[in-house]
Amino acid sequence: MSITMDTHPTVTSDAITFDGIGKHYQRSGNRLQVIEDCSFEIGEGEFVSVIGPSGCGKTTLLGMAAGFTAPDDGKVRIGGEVVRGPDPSRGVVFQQYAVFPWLTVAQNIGYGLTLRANRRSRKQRREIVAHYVDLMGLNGFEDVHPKDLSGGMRQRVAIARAYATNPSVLLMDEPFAALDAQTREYMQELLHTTQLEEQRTALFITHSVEEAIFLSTRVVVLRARPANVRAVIDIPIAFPRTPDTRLSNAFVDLRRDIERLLRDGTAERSSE
Ligand SMILES: Nc1ncnc2c1ncn2[C@@H]1O[C@H](COP(=O)(O)OP(=O)(O)OP(=O)(O)O)[C@@H](O)[C@H]1O
Repeated sequence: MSITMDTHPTVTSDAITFDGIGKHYQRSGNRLQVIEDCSFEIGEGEFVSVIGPSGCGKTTLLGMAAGFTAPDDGKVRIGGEVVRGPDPSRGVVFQQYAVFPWLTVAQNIGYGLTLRANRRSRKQRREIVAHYVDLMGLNGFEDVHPKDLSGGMRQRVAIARAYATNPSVLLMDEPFAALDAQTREYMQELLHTTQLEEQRTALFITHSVEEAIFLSTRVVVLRARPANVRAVIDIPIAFPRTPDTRLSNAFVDLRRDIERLLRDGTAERSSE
């Protein structure tokens, strides 16, 4: 079965908009302008990857959507509301340290459902946890602690935990960067399947052009520091994407085009 979707965003309740964002840091007494006049949006239910040269400010942008960092200029809005601080309605997944080592797999996945903002009854919690254990292929590991899991399985727990609270948006910062190539591809396929089922608004940061294309409806390519948008690329490849998708002409062409944009975006800044 092939599912096609309109890849253009509709800006409604869970859309994320970055509007004229600017941000600087102080470093050794000098002002480091990291982001300048950066604008793009992620439509409701859209999965958008942000890719850009190393150190250009990707994590800083995600931190603004999460409410961890405030912009100097511009506004980040989620569902039309300006982000002013962290909120349990946003699920965040980091590269590492995303699970609690003292809780089991099931307790980790259900953790957010015990907190006031997302509290569910014990029965509902059990059902939700069972759903995500199943979706993430963690059956039989419910009572295991993270130290006894592989890196890939730990990230599956982290992703399940983020989805389980039914967040309005998901913010993921290179969640697969520490995994070996084979596990990484498997995780991309798992996340893609989960996303098709759950249709969350998602912002995904990555260094991997292949990963960005495989997962996304659109890819935002940033310029080197000070970062802003060099291009927004539609990924008009039908869903569901499979391992064979990576071998298709459309995929290979997109990869070449985006790699070229990234190279040009870096060269452009270094010649300024
Ligand atoms: N709190 C801070 N204080 C000073 N400088 C910072 C701070 N946070 C980030 N930076 C600097 O700002 C720049 C952008 O950082 P950021 O982590 O957002 O970039 P990135 O694109 O996610 O990086 P990477 O590609 O390495 O993951 C980097 O040069 C970083 O060293």
